[in-house]
Amino acid sequence: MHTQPTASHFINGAYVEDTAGTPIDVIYPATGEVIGRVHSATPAIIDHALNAARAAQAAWAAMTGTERGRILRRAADIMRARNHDLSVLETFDTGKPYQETSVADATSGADALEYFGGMAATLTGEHIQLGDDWVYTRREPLGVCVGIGAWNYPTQIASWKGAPALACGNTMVFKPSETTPLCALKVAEILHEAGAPAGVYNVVQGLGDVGAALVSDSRVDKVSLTGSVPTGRKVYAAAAAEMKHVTMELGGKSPLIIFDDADVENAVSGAIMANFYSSGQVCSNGTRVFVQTGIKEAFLARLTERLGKAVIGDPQDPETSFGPMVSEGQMKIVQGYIAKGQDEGARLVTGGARLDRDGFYLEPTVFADVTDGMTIAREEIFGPVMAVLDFEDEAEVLARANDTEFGLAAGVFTRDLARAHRVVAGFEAGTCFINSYNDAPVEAPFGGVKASGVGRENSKAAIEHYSQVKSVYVRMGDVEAPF
Ligand SMILES: NC(=O)c1ccc[n+]([C@@H]2O[C@H](COP(=O)([O-])OP(=O)(O)OC[C@H]3O[C@@H](n4cnc5c(N)ncnc54)[C@H](O)[C@@H]3O)[C@@H](O)[C@H]2O)c1
Ligand SMILES: C[N+](C)(C)CCCC=O
Repeated sequence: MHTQPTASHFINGAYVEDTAGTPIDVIYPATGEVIGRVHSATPAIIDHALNAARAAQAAWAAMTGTERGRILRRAADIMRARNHDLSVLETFDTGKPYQETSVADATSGADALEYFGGMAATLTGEHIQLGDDWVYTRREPLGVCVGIGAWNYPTQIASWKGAPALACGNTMVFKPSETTPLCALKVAEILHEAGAPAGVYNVVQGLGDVGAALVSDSRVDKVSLTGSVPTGRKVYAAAAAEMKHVTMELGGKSPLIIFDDADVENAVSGAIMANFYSSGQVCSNGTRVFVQTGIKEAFLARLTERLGKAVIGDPQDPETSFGPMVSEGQMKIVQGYIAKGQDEGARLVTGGARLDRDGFYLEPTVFADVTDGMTIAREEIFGPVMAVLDFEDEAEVLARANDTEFGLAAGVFTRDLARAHRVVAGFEAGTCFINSYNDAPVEAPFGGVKASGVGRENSKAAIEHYSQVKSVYVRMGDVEAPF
C-alpha cells in the first residue's frame, strides 16, 4: 500500500532508518489492517536528530525573517497543491473521513505555514527612549524546540508547532504519536522541498520513552506537547527540572450551554460539531451539553433525527461523514465509558453500540438526564459520546460548567447576545464560542487554562511562546559610579 513511508525518520533533510528500533505497526482504523511500519527511534537516532537541529539553528536564525517566511509560505503552497494526497494519507493514518481531512487538516497546516510565514518578517524588538539613553529589545529564538503530537490531528499538530517555531528562528525535532506516525514525515518533506535547510525540521518516531528522552535532553530549549493531562503533568515536570520553556495543549471536558431562546437547528449543529466531528476525538469538544429545560425535548428530538443522517462507512469515500475510532484501544476505552453511563443511570437516547463491520466503528451516542457527578460528565472520553445535562438558570449553569479541573474550551447558544457575552466572561476556559463551536482559525489564539494547558497556539500569541526578548540598555554619556 502506498502509505509505507520511505523510512521511519526524517533528519537533517533526509529520510533515515534504523531497524534496531522497536517496530511500530501503522493500522488503518477502518479495517484493522496493518498498512505500514516504522521503527521507534534508537538513542543513535535521537542523538542524530538533536545534533542536526542544534547545528542548523544558528544559521537559520541568522537568515532574515523575510527569507524564513518565504520558505514557510512556499511550503504552504506545496501543502495546498498536495491537499488530496495528504488528506488521503491523513485518513489512512487516523481513520477520519476524507470529507473532513480534505478541508480541515493539510488546509489548516497550510494556513499555519502561510500565517507565520507572513509574520516572520514583522518580528522585531522595540525602542524605548530614556532621555539621552535608550533601551532596545531584540526578539530572539529559543533554540531547539521539541514538538510532541497526539494522534487526532497529525498534520495539523506538526504544522501548528513547526510554523511558529521556525518563523521565530528556532529549529524543531517533532515526535508524532506512535498511533499516527505517517503525516508528520510529509510535513518535514514539504518544508525541505520548500527550501528549509537540512536540520531545521526533523521527525523522529517513538512512544512515550522517546518523547521523554527528547524532553530531558540538555540540547533542547523548549517543549510543546499536545496530549492528555497525565502526559502533560509528566512532560511539564521534566521540562521544569531544566527550566525549559513549555507549551501544553492538553485535554478537556468542555461545557456547551444551550439556552431556551437558542435557534434549535443551530444549537443542534453546534452540538454535533462539538461532539461528533472526527468521531468525537477532538480536544476542545463540548461534551457536557447543558440544555435549558424548556428546549430540551425539541433539542433531543432534532438531534436524534440529525444523527440518523450521519453517513457511516469507508472514510476514503467522500460521501462518508462519520468514521471509526483511531484504534481498537481507544474504541475499548470509549465502550467502557458508554457502559459506565448506563450503569450510573444516564438515559441512552441514541447509539451506544459497536458497528457490525471491520474496523473500530462506534455509533454516535447521546446520553440524556446526565448529572454532574456521573463519570461521563467528569472525565474526558475522547469519542462520540455526548452527555446532555438539564439546567434552569444562568448563574447555576455557569457554576456547574466551571466545576471541573479542565478549562480548554466552552460555548454558549442563545439569541440574547448580552447574556452570551456575560456567560463567556464567566467561563473558566481558554477558547470560547458564541452561537458556534470548534472553529479554529489560525488568526485566533487556541489553548486552555487550568489543567488543560499552558500557552497558546496560533495567532500572534504563539510568537510569545517561541521567542524571548533580550533587553539592551545603551548609555550615551559617561557612567556615574559611587567610588
Ligand atoms: N489541547 C489541544 O490542542 C489538544 C489537541 C489534540 C489532542 N489533545 C489531547 O490529547 C489526548 C489524546 O491524545 P493521545 O492519546 O495521543 O495523548 P497522550 O498523552 O497519550 O500522548 C501524547 C503524546 O505524548 C507522548 N508521550 C507519552 N508519554 C510521554 C512522556 N512521558 N514524555 C514525553 N512524551 C510522552 C506520546 O507518545 C504521544 O506522542 C486527549 O487528552 C486530547 O484532549 C489536546
Ligand atoms: C481544529 N479543531 C477541530 C478545533 C481541533 C483542534 C485540535 C484539537 O484536538
